[in-house]
Amino acid sequence: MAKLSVNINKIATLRNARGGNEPNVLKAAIDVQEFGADGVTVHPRPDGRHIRYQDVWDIKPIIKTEFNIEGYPSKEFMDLVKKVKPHQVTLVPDPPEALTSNAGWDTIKNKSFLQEIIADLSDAGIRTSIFIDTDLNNIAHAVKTNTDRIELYTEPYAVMYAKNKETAIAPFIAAAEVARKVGLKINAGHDLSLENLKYFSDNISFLSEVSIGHALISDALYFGLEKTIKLYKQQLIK
Ligand SMILES: CC(=O)[C@@H](O)[C@H](O)COP(=O)(O)O
Ligand SMILES: NCC(=O)COP(=O)(O)O
Repeated sequence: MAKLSVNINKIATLRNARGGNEPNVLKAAIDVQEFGADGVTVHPRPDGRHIRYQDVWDIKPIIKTEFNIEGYPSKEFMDLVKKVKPHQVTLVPDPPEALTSNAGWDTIKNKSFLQEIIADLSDAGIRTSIFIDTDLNNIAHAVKTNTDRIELYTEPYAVMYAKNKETAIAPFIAAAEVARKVGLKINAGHDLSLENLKYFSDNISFLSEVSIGHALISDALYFGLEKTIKLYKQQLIK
């Protein structure tokens, strides 16, 4: 069964709206683990609009499961993660002004850049994952970066799922098969939800982890955080 890492960016978005400490991001990180999440994901962005670098430092000591930090490997980001040493760093190609992650790496063009960054993270004892779309050439070349895992960028799946779920999942099945053949472990994330998660998980063999934030935190407004996490975990049971 794939692990569920809860992305708590949106808790920080709400906190930052008023400048105080409500809701408390640290308490959320403790609680999601208490409620059954297998990990905590954060994505500190350069403008600090949700998770800030200080949050990352604060969260690190309360992690009992797995800590996954996502981001573009700028100098600041690399300095942070090499000191914090999370279990996993997920590299995303987002430009600083990106509203949210909206594309995966071109692993052919960025091969030597990713090789250097990944070697640096591996030397620091950190597992690596790279955010990637379903282009089979990119997936086949991902292995040359020496990354441990890929994270399949699932927004296109989520968008197409509403129209035709078989069409939506087909490129992900093909991508996962190539990844498995070249020996890469598979994570997935972006816009996964209670509606589309089960079909994804049922159809993608060897899925190691999903990271989910926006939809999960939105659902928690209606169901509460504890029940919501249990509902998401249920979708992952095969
Ligand atoms: C890589 C990825 O898909 C996530 O980081 C996601 O984009 C969440 O980031 P935001 O919460 O900033 O939208
Ligand atoms: N890596 C994806 C992630 O952490 C959460 O993405 P989303 O569920 O907020 O779209």
